[in-house]
Amino acid sequence: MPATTSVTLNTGAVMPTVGLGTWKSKPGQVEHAVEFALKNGYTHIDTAAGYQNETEVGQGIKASGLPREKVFLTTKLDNPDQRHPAKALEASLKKLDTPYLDLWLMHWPAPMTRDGQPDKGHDWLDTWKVMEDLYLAHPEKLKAIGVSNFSVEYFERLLKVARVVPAVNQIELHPSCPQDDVVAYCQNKGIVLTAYSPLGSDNSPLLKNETVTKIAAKYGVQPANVLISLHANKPMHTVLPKSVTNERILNNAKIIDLTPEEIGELHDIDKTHHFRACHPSWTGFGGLGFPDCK
Ligand SMILES: NC(=O)C1=CN([C@@H]2O[C@H](COP(=O)(O)OP(=O)(O)OC[C@H]3O[C@@H](n4cnc5c(N)ncnc54)[C@H](OP(=O)(O)O)[C@@H]3O)[C@@H](O)[C@H]2O)C=CC1
Ligand SMILES: O=C[C@H](O)[C@@H](O)[C@@H](O)[C@H](O)C(=O)O
Repeated sequence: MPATTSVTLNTGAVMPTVGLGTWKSKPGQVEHAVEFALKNGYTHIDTAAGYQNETEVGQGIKASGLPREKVFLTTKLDNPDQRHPAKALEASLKKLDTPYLDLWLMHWPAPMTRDGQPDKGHDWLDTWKVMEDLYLAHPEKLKAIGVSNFSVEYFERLLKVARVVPAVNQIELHPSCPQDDVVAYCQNKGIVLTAYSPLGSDNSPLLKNETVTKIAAKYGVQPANVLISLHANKPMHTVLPKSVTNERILNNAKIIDLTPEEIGELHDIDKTHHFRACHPSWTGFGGLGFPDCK
Protein backbone atom coordinates (compact mmCIF):
# COMPACT_ATOMS: atom_id res chain seq x y z
CA MET A 1 0.00 0.00 0.00
CA PRO A 2 1.51 3.39 -0.96
CA ALA A 3 2.03 5.92 1.84
CA THR A 4 -0.98 8.13 2.58
CA THR A 5 -1.09 11.92 2.46
CA SER A 6 -4.33 12.16 4.45
CA VAL A 7 -6.81 10.06 6.41
CA THR A 8 -10.56 10.42 6.91
CA LEU A 9 -11.86 10.76 10.46
CA ASN A 10 -15.08 9.18 11.76
CA THR A 11 -16.63 12.68 11.38
CA GLY A 12 -15.96 12.59 7.61
CA ALA A 13 -13.30 15.32 7.91
CA VAL A 14 -9.94 14.90 6.22
CA MET A 15 -6.81 15.02 8.38
CA PRO A 16 -3.42 15.47 6.68
CA THR A 17 -1.06 12.62 7.50
CA VAL A 18 1.98 14.69 8.50
CA GLY A 19 1.59 17.47 11.06
CA LEU A 20 4.15 19.75 12.67
CA GLY A 21 4.67 18.97 16.39
CA THR A 22 5.28 21.89 18.76
CA TRP A 23 6.00 20.40 22.22
CA LYS A 24 9.00 22.28 23.70
CA SER A 25 8.97 24.66 20.69
CA LYS A 26 9.58 27.94 22.46
CA PRO A 27 7.75 31.21 22.00
CA GLY A 28 10.14 33.17 19.78
CA GLN A 29 10.87 30.07 17.67
CA VAL A 30 7.52 28.40 17.22
CA GLU A 31 5.87 31.31 15.33
CA HIS A 32 8.55 30.98 12.69
CA ALA A 33 8.44 27.16 12.62
CA VAL A 34 4.66 27.18 12.07
CA GLU A 35 4.82 29.96 9.46
CA PHE A 36 7.70 28.24 7.64
CA ALA A 37 5.99 24.84 7.69
CA LEU A 38 2.70 26.22 6.37
CA LYS A 39 4.49 28.17 3.64
CA ASN A 40 6.26 24.97 2.59
CA GLY A 41 3.49 22.45 2.19
CA TYR A 42 2.41 21.47 5.72
CA THR A 43 -1.31 21.86 6.41
CA HIS A 44 -1.50 20.30 9.90
CA ILE A 45 -0.27 21.75 13.21
CA ASP A 46 -0.36 20.08 16.65
CA THR A 47 -0.17 22.07 19.87
CA ALA A 48 -1.56 21.86 23.42
CA ALA A 49 -2.59 24.28 26.15
CA GLY A 50 0.12 22.64 28.24
CA TYR A 51 2.85 23.66 25.77
CA GLN A 52 2.23 27.31 26.65
CA ASN A 53 2.75 28.36 23.06
CA GLU A 54 -0.79 28.56 21.65
CA THR A 55 -0.58 32.34 21.20
CA GLU A 56 2.59 32.02 19.12
CA VAL A 57 1.22 29.06 17.15
CA GLY A 58 -1.79 31.24 16.28
CA GLN A 59 0.55 34.04 15.20
CA GLY A 60 2.49 31.62 12.98
CA ILE A 61 -0.71 30.48 11.28
CA LYS A 62 -1.71 34.11 10.62
CA ALA A 63 1.78 35.00 9.35
CA SER A 64 1.70 32.10 6.86
CA GLY A 65 -1.13 33.81 4.99
CA LEU A 66 -2.97 30.49 4.62
CA PRO A 67 -6.71 30.80 5.10
CA ARG A 68 -7.83 29.15 8.35
CA GLU A 69 -9.80 26.45 6.52
CA LYS A 70 -6.62 25.23 4.78
CA VAL A 71 -5.02 24.33 8.14
CA PHE A 72 -5.88 21.31 10.31
CA LEU A 73 -5.32 22.58 13.85
CA THR A 74 -5.23 20.38 16.96
CA THR A 75 -4.91 21.47 20.56
CA LYS A 76 -5.40 19.63 23.85
CA LEU A 77 -7.21 20.07 27.14
CA ASP A 78 -4.54 20.34 29.80
CA ASN A 79 -4.67 17.95 32.77
CA PRO A 80 -5.21 20.73 35.36
CA ASP A 81 -8.20 21.98 33.31
CA GLN A 82 -10.23 18.76 33.49
CA ARG A 83 -12.66 20.26 36.01
CA HIS A 84 -13.55 23.17 33.68
CA PRO A 85 -13.26 22.17 30.01
CA ALA A 86 -15.60 24.91 28.71
CA LYS A 87 -13.43 27.66 30.16
CA ALA A 88 -10.27 25.95 28.89
CA LEU A 89 -11.73 25.64 25.37
CA GLU A 90 -12.49 29.37 25.26
CA ALA A 91 -8.96 30.15 26.46
CA SER A 92 -7.40 27.97 23.73
CA LEU A 93 -9.60 29.50 21.00
CA LYS A 94 -8.66 32.98 22.19
CA LYS A 95 -4.93 32.28 22.36
CA LEU A 96 -4.90 30.55 18.98
CA ASP A 97 -7.02 33.44 17.66
CA THR A 98 -9.33 31.07 15.83
CA PRO A 99 -13.11 30.54 15.84
CA TYR A 100 -12.75 26.75 15.83
CA LEU A 101 -10.50 23.73 16.34
CA ASP A 102 -10.27 20.87 13.86
CA LEU A 103 -9.51 18.53 16.75
CA TRP A 104 -9.57 18.93 20.53
CA LEU A 105 -7.99 16.14 22.57
CA MET A 106 -8.05 15.18 26.22
CA HIS A 107 -4.28 15.34 26.71
CA TRP A 108 -4.05 12.54 29.29
CA PRO A 109 -6.74 10.54 31.15
CA ALA A 110 -5.21 12.06 34.25
CA PRO A 111 -6.81 15.03 36.01
CA MET A 112 -4.16 17.00 37.87
CA THR A 113 -3.93 19.99 40.15
CA ARG A 114 -2.12 23.20 39.20
CA ASP A 115 0.80 22.17 41.40
CA GLY A 116 1.36 18.95 39.44
CA GLN A 117 -0.34 16.44 41.74
CA PRO A 118 -2.88 13.81 40.60
CA ASP A 119 -6.43 15.11 41.22
CA LYS A 120 -7.89 11.86 42.48
CA GLY A 121 -11.24 13.47 43.36
CA HIS A 122 -12.12 13.98 39.69
CA ASP A 123 -12.87 11.29 37.09
CA TRP A 124 -11.56 11.76 33.53
CA LEU A 125 -14.78 10.12 32.29
CA ASP A 126 -16.72 13.12 33.59
CA THR A 127 -14.34 15.35 31.64
CA TRP A 128 -15.07 13.39 28.47
CA LYS A 129 -18.82 13.84 29.05
CA VAL A 130 -18.34 17.62 29.14
CA MET A 131 -16.14 17.49 26.01
CA GLU A 132 -18.96 15.58 24.29
CA ASP A 133 -21.54 18.17 25.44
CA LEU A 134 -19.37 20.98 24.05
CA TYR A 135 -18.85 19.16 20.74
CA LEU A 136 -22.56 18.38 20.33
CA ALA A 137 -23.66 21.89 21.32
CA HIS A 138 -20.97 23.82 19.43
CA PRO A 139 -20.15 22.26 16.06
CA GLU A 140 -19.03 25.74 14.98
CA LYS A 141 -16.24 25.61 17.58
CA LEU A 142 -15.28 21.93 17.58
CA LYS A 143 -15.03 19.93 14.35
CA ALA A 144 -13.87 16.77 16.18
CA ILE A 145 -12.94 15.57 19.65
CA GLY A 146 -10.56 12.83 20.63
CA VAL A 147 -8.18 11.50 23.23
CA SER A 148 -4.48 11.11 23.80
CA ASN A 149 -2.49 8.61 25.81
CA PHE A 150 -5.40 6.14 25.99
CA SER A 151 -4.65 2.42 26.44
CA VAL A 152 -7.03 -0.45 25.52
CA GLU A 153 -8.01 -0.71 29.19
CA TYR A 154 -9.02 2.96 29.33
CA PHE A 155 -10.89 2.75 25.98
CA GLU A 156 -12.95 -0.16 27.27
CA ARG A 157 -14.21 2.02 30.10
CA LEU A 158 -14.75 5.02 27.80
CA LEU A 159 -16.57 3.27 24.96
CA LYS A 160 -19.10 1.64 27.32
CA VAL A 161 -20.71 5.02 27.87
CA ALA A 162 -19.40 7.34 25.15
CA ARG A 163 -21.99 9.20 23.06
CA VAL A 164 -19.22 10.33 20.72
CA VAL A 165 -16.53 7.85 19.68
CA PRO A 166 -13.20 9.73 19.78
CA ALA A 167 -12.01 10.62 16.28
CA VAL A 168 -8.35 10.18 17.22
CA ASN A 169 -6.07 8.61 19.82
CA GLN A 170 -2.72 10.44 19.91
CA ILE A 171 -0.09 8.17 21.45
CA GLU A 172 3.64 7.57 21.49
CA LEU A 173 4.49 5.47 18.42
CA HIS A 174 7.91 4.67 16.96
CA PRO A 175 9.94 1.50 16.39
CA SER A 176 10.90 1.32 20.08
CA CYS A 177 7.25 1.78 21.17
CA PRO A 178 4.96 0.15 18.58
CA GLN A 179 1.99 -0.46 20.93
CA ASP A 180 0.43 -3.10 18.67
CA ASP A 181 -2.47 -3.79 21.05
CA VAL A 182 -3.93 -0.28 21.19
CA VAL A 183 -3.16 0.33 17.50
CA ALA A 184 -5.19 -2.74 16.46
CA TYR A 185 -7.98 -1.80 18.91
CA CYS A 186 -8.30 1.74 17.49
CA GLN A 187 -8.15 0.58 13.87
CA ASN A 188 -10.95 -1.88 14.64
CA LYS A 189 -13.12 0.90 16.13
CA GLY A 190 -12.46 3.40 13.32
CA ILE A 191 -10.33 5.65 15.56
CA VAL A 192 -7.37 7.28 13.77
CA LEU A 193 -3.96 6.93 15.43
CA THR A 194 -1.64 9.92 15.66
CA ALA A 195 1.98 9.00 16.31
CA TYR A 196 3.71 11.34 18.75
CA SER A 197 7.47 11.44 19.33
CA PRO A 198 7.87 9.58 15.99
CA LEU A 199 11.64 10.19 16.00
CA GLY A 200 11.88 9.06 19.64
CA SER A 201 11.85 12.73 20.82
CA ASP A 202 15.02 14.70 21.67
CA ASN A 203 18.45 13.03 21.24
CA SER A 204 16.83 9.83 20.04
CA PRO A 205 18.92 6.68 19.62
CA LEU A 206 16.58 5.69 16.76
CA LEU A 207 18.26 8.23 14.46
CA LYS A 208 21.45 6.13 14.73
CA ASN A 209 19.81 2.70 14.81
CA GLU A 210 21.42 0.45 12.21
CA THR A 211 18.14 -0.86 10.77
CA VAL A 212 16.88 2.70 10.37
CA THR A 213 20.12 3.99 8.82
CA LYS A 214 20.32 0.99 6.47
CA ILE A 215 16.81 1.65 5.10
CA ALA A 216 17.54 5.40 4.90
CA ALA A 217 20.69 4.72 2.86
CA LYS A 218 18.76 2.45 0.47
CA TYR A 219 16.32 5.27 -0.36
CA GLY A 220 18.84 8.12 -0.10
CA VAL A 221 16.91 9.86 2.70
CA GLN A 222 17.62 10.79 6.33
CA PRO A 223 16.83 8.38 9.19
CA ALA A 224 14.04 10.80 10.23
CA ASN A 225 12.27 10.22 6.90
CA VAL A 226 12.19 6.47 7.51
CA LEU A 227 10.79 6.95 11.05
CA ILE A 228 8.12 9.40 9.88
CA SER A 229 7.22 7.39 6.77
CA LEU A 230 6.67 4.26 8.88
CA HIS A 231 3.33 5.70 10.04
CA ALA A 232 2.31 7.09 6.65
CA ASN A 233 2.66 3.51 5.36
CA LYS A 234 -0.02 2.24 7.76
CA PRO A 235 -3.78 2.57 7.45
CA MET A 236 -5.49 5.17 9.66
CA HIS A 237 -2.27 6.75 10.93
CA THR A 238 -1.07 10.34 11.12
CA VAL A 239 2.29 11.50 12.46
CA LEU A 240 3.73 14.57 14.19
CA PRO A 241 7.45 15.24 13.70
CA LYS A 242 8.53 18.30 15.68
CA SER A 243 11.26 20.68 14.60
CA VAL A 244 12.10 24.35 14.90
CA THR A 245 14.89 24.00 12.30
CA ASN A 246 14.02 25.08 8.74
CA GLU A 247 15.94 22.39 6.90
CA ARG A 248 14.52 19.64 9.11
CA ILE A 249 10.97 20.97 8.74
CA LEU A 250 11.42 20.80 4.96
CA ASN A 251 13.10 17.40 5.08
CA ASN A 252 10.56 15.78 7.40
CA ALA A 253 7.72 16.33 4.94
CA LYS A 254 9.31 13.92 2.47
CA ILE A 255 7.50 10.57 2.76
CA ILE A 256 8.72 7.36 1.15
CA ASP A 257 6.98 4.05 0.44
CA LEU A 258 8.35 1.19 2.57
CA THR A 259 8.04 -2.53 1.83
CA PRO A 260 6.19 -4.84 4.26
CA GLU A 261 9.60 -6.45 5.04
CA GLU A 262 11.08 -3.06 5.99
CA ILE A 263 8.08 -2.28 8.19
CA GLY A 264 8.60 -5.68 9.87
CA GLU A 265 12.31 -5.00 10.40
CA LEU A 266 11.52 -1.61 11.97
CA HIS A 267 9.01 -3.27 14.31
CA ASP A 268 11.61 -5.80 15.41
CA ILE A 269 13.69 -2.97 16.93
CA ASP A 270 11.31 -2.93 19.91
CA LYS A 271 12.27 -6.50 20.85
CA THR A 272 15.72 -5.35 21.94
CA HIS A 273 15.46 -1.56 22.27
CA HIS A 274 12.14 -0.67 23.91
CA PHE A 275 11.72 2.82 25.38
CA ARG A 276 9.16 5.55 25.94
CA ALA A 277 9.94 9.27 25.68
CA CYS A 278 6.81 10.13 27.75
CA HIS A 279 6.22 7.65 30.56
CA PRO A 280 2.62 7.91 31.86
CA SER A 281 3.76 7.66 35.47
CA TRP A 282 4.69 11.38 35.44
CA THR A 283 0.95 12.07 35.96
CA GLY A 284 0.85 10.27 39.32
CA PHE A 285 -1.66 7.70 37.96
CA GLY A 286 0.82 4.88 37.33
CA GLY A 287 0.95 3.15 33.95
CA LEU A 288 -2.55 4.20 32.75
CA GLY A 289 -3.27 0.64 31.61
CA PHE A 290 -0.40 0.37 29.12
CA PRO A 291 0.96 -3.21 29.25
CA ASP A 292 4.62 -2.10 29.07
CA CYS A 293 4.13 0.35 31.97
CA LYS A 294 3.02 -2.07 34.70
N1 LIG B 1 -0.05 13.87 23.28
C1 LIG B 1 1.08 13.83 23.96
O1 LIG B 1 1.11 13.52 25.16
C2 LIG B 1 2.35 14.13 23.27
C3 LIG B 1 2.32 14.75 22.04
N2 LIG B 1 3.48 15.05 21.38
C4 LIG B 1 3.36 15.73 20.05
O2 LIG B 1 4.20 15.04 19.11
C5 LIG B 1 5.19 15.93 18.64
C6 LIG B 1 6.49 15.21 18.31
O3 LIG B 1 7.04 14.60 19.44
P1 LIG B 1 8.39 15.12 20.15
O4 LIG B 1 8.45 14.48 21.48
O5 LIG B 1 8.44 16.58 20.03
O6 LIG B 1 9.57 14.46 19.34
P2 LIG B 1 10.02 14.06 17.86
O7 LIG B 1 10.09 12.58 17.83
O8 LIG B 1 9.25 14.78 16.82
O9 LIG B 1 11.51 14.61 17.88
C7 LIG B 1 11.80 15.96 17.99
C8 LIG B 1 13.30 16.13 18.15
O10 LIG B 1 13.98 15.66 16.97
C9 LIG B 1 14.71 16.73 16.38
N3 LIG B 1 14.55 16.57 14.91
C10 LIG B 1 13.51 16.93 14.15
N4 LIG B 1 13.71 16.59 12.87
C11 LIG B 1 14.93 16.00 12.80
C12 LIG B 1 15.69 15.46 11.75
N5 LIG B 1 15.25 15.45 10.49
N6 LIG B 1 16.91 14.92 12.06
C13 LIG B 1 17.36 14.93 13.32
N7 LIG B 1 16.68 15.44 14.38
C14 LIG B 1 15.47 15.97 14.11
C15 LIG B 1 14.10 18.01 16.94
O11 LIG B 1 15.07 19.05 16.99
P3 LIG B 1 14.83 20.58 16.51
O12 LIG B 1 13.45 20.98 16.86
O13 LIG B 1 15.86 21.31 17.31
O14 LIG B 1 15.10 20.61 15.03
C16 LIG B 1 13.72 17.56 18.35
O15 LIG B 1 14.85 17.57 19.20
C17 LIG B 1 5.31 16.96 19.77
O16 LIG B 1 6.04 18.10 19.39
C18 LIG B 1 3.87 17.17 20.11
O17 LIG B 1 3.26 18.00 19.16
C19 LIG B 1 4.69 14.66 21.90
C20 LIG B 1 4.77 14.06 23.13
C21 LIG B 1 3.60 13.76 23.91
O1 LIG C 1 2.50 16.37 24.94
C1 LIG C 1 3.50 16.29 25.62
C2 LIG C 1 3.58 15.46 26.82
O2 LIG C 1 2.36 14.86 27.07
C3 LIG C 1 3.98 16.28 28.01
O3 LIG C 1 3.06 17.32 28.20
C4 LIG C 1 4.05 15.42 29.23
O4 LIG C 1 4.72 14.26 28.95
C5 LIG C 1 4.61 16.15 30.42
O5 LIG C 1 4.69 17.47 30.27
C6 LIG C 1 5.94 15.65 30.90
O6 LIG C 1 6.63 16.44 31.49
O7 LIG C 1 6.26 14.49 30.74
